[in-house]
Amino acid sequence: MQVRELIQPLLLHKATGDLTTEIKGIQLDSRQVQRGDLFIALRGTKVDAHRFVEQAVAGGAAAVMVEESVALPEVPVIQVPDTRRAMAVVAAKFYGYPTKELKLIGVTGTNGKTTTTYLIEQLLRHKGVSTGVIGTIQTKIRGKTLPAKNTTPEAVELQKTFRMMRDEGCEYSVIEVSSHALDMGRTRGCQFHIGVFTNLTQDHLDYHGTMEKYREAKSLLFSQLGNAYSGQLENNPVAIFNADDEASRYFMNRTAAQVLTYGIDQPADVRAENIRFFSSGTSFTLKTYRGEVPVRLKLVGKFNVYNVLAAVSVALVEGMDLQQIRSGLSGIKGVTGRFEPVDLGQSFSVLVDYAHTPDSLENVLATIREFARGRVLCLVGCGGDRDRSKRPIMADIAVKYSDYAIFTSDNPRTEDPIAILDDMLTGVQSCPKERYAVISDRRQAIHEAVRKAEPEDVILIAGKGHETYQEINGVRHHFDDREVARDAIVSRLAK
Ligand SMILES: CC(=O)N[C@H]1[C@@H](OP(=O)(O)OP(=O)(O)OC[C@H]2O[C@@H](n3ccc(=O)[nH]c3=O)[C@H](O)[C@@H]2O)O[C@H](CO)[C@@H](O)[C@@H]1O[C@H](C)C(=O)N[C@@H](C)C(=O)N[C@H](CCC(=O)O)C(=O)O
Ligand SMILES: Nc1ncnc2c1ncn2[C@@H]1O[C@H](COP(=O)(O)OP(=O)(O)OP(=O)(O)O)[C@@H](O)[C@H]1O
Ligand SMILES: N[C@H](CCC[C@H](N)C(=O)O)C(=O)O
Ligand SMILES: [Mg+2]
Repeated sequence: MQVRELIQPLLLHKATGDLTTEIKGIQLDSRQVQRGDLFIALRGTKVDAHRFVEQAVAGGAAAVMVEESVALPEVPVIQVPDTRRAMAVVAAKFYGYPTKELKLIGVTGTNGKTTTTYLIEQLLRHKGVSTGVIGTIQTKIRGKTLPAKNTTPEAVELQKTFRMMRDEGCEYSVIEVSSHALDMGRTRGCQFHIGVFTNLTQDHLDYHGTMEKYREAKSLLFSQLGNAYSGQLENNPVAIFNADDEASRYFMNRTAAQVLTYGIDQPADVRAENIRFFSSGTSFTLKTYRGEVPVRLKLVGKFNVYNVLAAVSVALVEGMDLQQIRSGLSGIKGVTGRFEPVDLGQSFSVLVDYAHTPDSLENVLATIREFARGRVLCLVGCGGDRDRSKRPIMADIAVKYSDYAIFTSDNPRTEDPIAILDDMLTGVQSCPKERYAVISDRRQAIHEAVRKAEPEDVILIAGKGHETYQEINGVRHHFDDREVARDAIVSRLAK
């Protein structure tokens, strides 16, 4: 595409150079530039990419987009007031507005996004349609998987991925929409068909500052939905809310879309009644505006009933009937690294879970408590360079819901692991010392938990779930809780 065509939708811009120059791709990282790319300079949290425009041109960039005027006579220079905002506009244009050709479903909320997107994908597959997924674990396009750096990628990668999904024949795309992404405008230029809200509890206060600002960022998914200006009304947009979460009302007031609610405790359009929890699954009566049906799931915990109700709401909007939904749900599988057992036939249970927020840890421990015949041992840490204020709260929840807690490192990133543990310990000052231990090395901590376990005990290894690395001092080392737990069980069984 020629530069002039690419920048045609941009209202405010100054362009110099030969605007008939062909653009073959868009790149935000000067180190990754390929011949023919448009390089867009963003002001990041660590560096300002305006420093790299010359490097980008030397690397083959055919044009640059900047906020500051730069003298680069050899290539077209597009100067805009806000490169981040302009990026979303040109990315959508470059890839031919792929979200107009897809049914795009966005899931936001503090916890349950990955799980809910996977449930939606499985239900839609049961309907017989092809669905791509973008989120924390990976990007899935039909049989292919691509690694994920962020839960929600930047606008350029998002639009490129949507185009790939269309090329591969996907009809739907289900994506996790993080609050960071909404705040940074990564999903600008996307035409959503459905927005789903899971829940809002404390996380990411390092980034947003207050819960009000965090909620406001999340609300952007819904305020952008059903907006006639963006042509979305033709798309019959629907916003799906958790009736049991008080933030839903706030979001509801901000959307022009049609609204559907799901819930357990409050009145809702899609509800679960007569819920029965078993150690191997859950059953309930699914009551909807299209009738009711009994349901059996292999997933455990009330929190997963919410995730299922959110996914069922999407399935209903997409025209699936209750019998189809019921049979789809009976085959549903859990998500890797979420409540995942490590079972080598030992006499105690080991569960690896991605709980890394106060609310998710509380939910998962409460669920384990309900079924554990022996003691509950909880191993948990908190990530570095992230919300510090959740650390003492998570430590307090760990000792409250378990018989014994081991505080250890998660991903310390650039922080001192001991300082993170000290923050956690401020939450358990009044707790007797024999109720917990501090073992900074995660491998040692897992081995200690396994050594300590008695028959019927349940060990929860929380925080890292599917992750296959541990980031220490900015370096990612291979680390997989499931592998380490397996090694620990093997060495214990050998004794
Ligand atoms: C705070 C934040 O979100 N940072 C994101 C941001 O990085 P940054 O602003 O620090 O970038 P930077 O290093 O200052 O660089 C600025 C620009 O210079 C460019 N650059 C840099 C160096 C160079 O030599 N040449 C060059 O061109 C970079 O490509 C970039 O465009 O832009 C990067 C590239 O798009 C993102 O990967 C990065 O996410 C980091 C990894 C991150 O950890 N983000 C977290 C907070 C996040 O977004 N999390 C949410 C999930 C939360 C949840 O669900 O729990 C997510 O959606 O992933
Ligand atoms: N609906 C829910 N409410 C509360 N906790 C939940 C819910 N669903 C899952 N969890 C807990 O949160 C953990 C993370 O779940 P999931 O990966 O689905 O969330 P996420 O929102 O995608 O997280 P992230 O923000 O890291 O992408 C799970 O391992 C489980 O412990
Ligand atoms: N998407 C989450 C992942 C947290 C995972 C946890 N293991 C950690 O490193 O804190 C975040 O960026 O806050
Ligand atoms: Mg996720």
